[in-house]
Amino acid sequence: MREGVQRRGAFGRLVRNPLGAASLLVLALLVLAVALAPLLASQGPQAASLAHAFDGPSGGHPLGMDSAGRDVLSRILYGGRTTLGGAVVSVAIALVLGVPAGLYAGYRAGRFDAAASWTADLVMALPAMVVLLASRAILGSNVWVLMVVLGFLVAPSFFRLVRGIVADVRGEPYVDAARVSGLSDLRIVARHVLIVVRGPVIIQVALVAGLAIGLQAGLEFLGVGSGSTATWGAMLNEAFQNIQRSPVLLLWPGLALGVTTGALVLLATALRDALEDRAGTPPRRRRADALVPADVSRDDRAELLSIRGLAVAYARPDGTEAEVVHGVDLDVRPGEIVGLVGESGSGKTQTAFSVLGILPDGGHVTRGSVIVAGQEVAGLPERRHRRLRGTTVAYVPQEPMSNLDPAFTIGSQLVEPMRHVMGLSRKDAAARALDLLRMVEIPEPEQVLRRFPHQISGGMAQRVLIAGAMSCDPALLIADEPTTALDVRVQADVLDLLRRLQAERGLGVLLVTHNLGVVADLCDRVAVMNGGRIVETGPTDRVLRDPQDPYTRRLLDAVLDDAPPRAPWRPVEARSETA
Ligand SMILES: Nc1ncnc2c1ncn2[C@@H]1O[C@H](COP(=O)(O)OP(=O)(O)OP(=O)(O)O)[C@@H](O)[C@H]1O
Repeated sequence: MREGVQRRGAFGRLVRNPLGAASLLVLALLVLAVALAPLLASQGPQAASLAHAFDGPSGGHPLGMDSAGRDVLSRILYGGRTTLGGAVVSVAIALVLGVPAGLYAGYRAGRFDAAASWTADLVMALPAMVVLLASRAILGSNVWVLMVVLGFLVAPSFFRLVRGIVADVRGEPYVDAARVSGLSDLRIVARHVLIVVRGPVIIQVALVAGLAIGLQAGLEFLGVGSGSTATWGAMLNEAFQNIQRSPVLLLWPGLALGVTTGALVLLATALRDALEDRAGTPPRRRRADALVPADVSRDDRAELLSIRGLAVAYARPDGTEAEVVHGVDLDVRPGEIVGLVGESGSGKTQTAFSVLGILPDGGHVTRGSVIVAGQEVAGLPERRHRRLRGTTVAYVPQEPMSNLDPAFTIGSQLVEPMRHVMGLSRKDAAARALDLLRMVEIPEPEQVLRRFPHQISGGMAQRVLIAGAMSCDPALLIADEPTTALDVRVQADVLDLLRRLQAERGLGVLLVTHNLGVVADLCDRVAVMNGGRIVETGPTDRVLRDPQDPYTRRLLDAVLDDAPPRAPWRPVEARSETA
């Protein structure tokens, strides 16, 4: 049901886009005219009367007659059947071969993937025109046969497209979750994978159809076609031979080819925009001053991070906005650890992302003020916000492994940002990277610098990310569930490390978490979030001991500290013996 709504939404966006509407209209008219050729043309495409050769337009023949006295309109319309039909054949064959093979190879990997990728690379390396000329010599000049060969030649483009996308999503947590929940591979592919490849494949269809039409016309123009069938390429060839006598004969097939391939390319562009939801103009970012409410005074605001009345909204496809954070006030002072707690979806991450200026596409700060180290960042242009990231405010993400690039060593991932942001030489940056790894207590730091992310543990990866966050000496650290992905013992080590860094460097820390244990352990103050609002804020001791807001009380009640302890686990045999 939801999918249906999305599909209608994409089509709606396509027809609302002027480019999409115009190209769809042109293609629909072309297909209609070609389908109705027997009704629109006054005679068949091969009916010739030499007496009327090169006649100009007349009542029954609005585009005139060609060199053999055949009706040009009729040949354009019937020729369109072969030209467009040939493109449909090529695309259909390419789809049937390329998409399932790409799905299977991308999802299953292994030997089939290796063999199919090798074959696809080989076919793509062949020059299409030369293969088509050779096929014509072997298989004959029938245009439909050549289009089948072309289908084989372009199938690898679908294969590689689909394989690449599927290989990317194969490792996504939601696909793993579907696997763990017992869904069959076929069902996972149908439900989770096809939807991801659908958009790019549709775009590729439009592009390949244009390519097939161009190649077919090129072959016919070179005189490689059968000559007996009317096609736009064959018409170009004949017109070219009589260019001195009647240049206008080049115009009609040239126009038909140009308009069709142009409409297909424009349709592909509009489809991409519609499927990626780019049709709607994103809401313009307002300047910082426009976002700050008039009554926000700077007197009572913390000097490191001070948020007042922050609201964040996402643009919906229908042009309206969904507000997900509704007027948040929050302060972090230098040397202070503030916990931002709340259940999933309460708006913690959106608040943190607003400070960092990394809200996802479609999300933007609609009102309020966010001051970081004295600078207003709400509505700040990306270029200026980027300068603050790393240097003034740094970020430690939730999932250490997925935040390290598997293709680069730990060393290069630490060194490059320092060279870029701090202007250090490679040697100095490498020395500093080593110091940083020592600072976060990584054993054998020299070796770790040379390792790739898959060669270190999750706990070590999180220490590396903390080292990276500290590399440019930030004043404020935003840590978003920094220990959630780690096991309990490693969690404690990472929390110890954060506490030590904060104490040694006077760092301000905004700790986003849903774990009240972590808050009790680490935070000086806590702000409790629910439904996009801060419902309670205060010193950690006070809030945990004497919560004022009913939501905070519920959150505390949900912690199972007072629950009766479970019986210790014993093996099954031991239990049955007792019984
Ligand atoms: N890209 C997005 N587009 C639209 N809405 C979004 C987007 N990202 C988040 N939201 C919405 O914003 C609200 C707050 O999300 P947020 O990620 O801040 O929650 P959270 O408290 O950090 O939860 P969690 O602990 O699960 O990360 C949610 O209702 C969510 O649906």
